[in-house]
Amino acid sequence: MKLKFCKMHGLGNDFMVIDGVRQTVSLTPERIRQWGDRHFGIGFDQLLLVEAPQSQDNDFRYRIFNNDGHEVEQCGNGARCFAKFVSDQRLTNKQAIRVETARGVIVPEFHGGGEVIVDMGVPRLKAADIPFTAEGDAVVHPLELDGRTLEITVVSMGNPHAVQVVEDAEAAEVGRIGALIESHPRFPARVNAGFMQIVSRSEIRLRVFERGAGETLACGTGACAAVVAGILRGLLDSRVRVHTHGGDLTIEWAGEGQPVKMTGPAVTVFNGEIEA
Ligand SMILES: N[C@H](CCC[C@H](N)C(=O)O)C(=O)O
Repeated sequence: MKLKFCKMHGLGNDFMVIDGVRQTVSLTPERIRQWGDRHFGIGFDQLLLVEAPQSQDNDFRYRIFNNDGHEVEQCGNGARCFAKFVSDQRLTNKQAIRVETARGVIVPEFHGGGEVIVDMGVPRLKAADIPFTAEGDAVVHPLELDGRTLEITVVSMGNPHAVQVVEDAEAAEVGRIGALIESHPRFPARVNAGFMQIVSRSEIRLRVFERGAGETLACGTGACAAVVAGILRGLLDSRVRVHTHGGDLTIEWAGEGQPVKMTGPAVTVFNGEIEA
């Protein structure tokens, strides 16, 4: 059977997007890993599945799978591509849509053109909600790793993030240290590791070693988590330009209990089909 898909990216963080509303698709971790392989398959950081909502209050359900085959709770760059996809595919004629994820509803707004604005929901900051094993809920936690003590801020955007401030993002050992943080025993569900350089109170450089995918060119939830962490640490104002290897995002957060707003591009590369 032929399965239609769309290859998309948000700042080089790339996706296989599947319409699971008008198609029936069975996904296994093995099949996701096979399709995600950049030599033997289609190649992507994550697979995004569009489904009908579980509640009639919402427009869609959004499921996300890392290229290691594991299903995860949230993907920010993917949310912008999701919004563009359902509009381009005429699955909706709304500009703002309510999208169910594993950890709550997000609201992407797509007005045509390149930019998509997404209400990414309220970040969770308690260690237990990340989940992260810690004494209490400090803004900065010590993390013993690689013979030294890192200072991390933990944030959940639905998915878990550990953010540290570095002098120079380009010089950071993202591959080696990121992998050690990702699988650190104090993160029972593993974690995305952010390396944030403060350029000014309204500008950062960010690299992210993603859980289940390694370093990507950009990470939308990682950008949200980094700005939240920087604001909590008193280093950033409420609207921040985030420079990633794949390009720039604008992230806004008015403080605890408030949602994070992300603005950035979504690009369709090609439509394809594959034997499934
Ligand atoms: N690797 C992430 C999922 C994808 C997030 C990222 N691609 C984004 O844009 O937010 C995780 O395991 O939580």
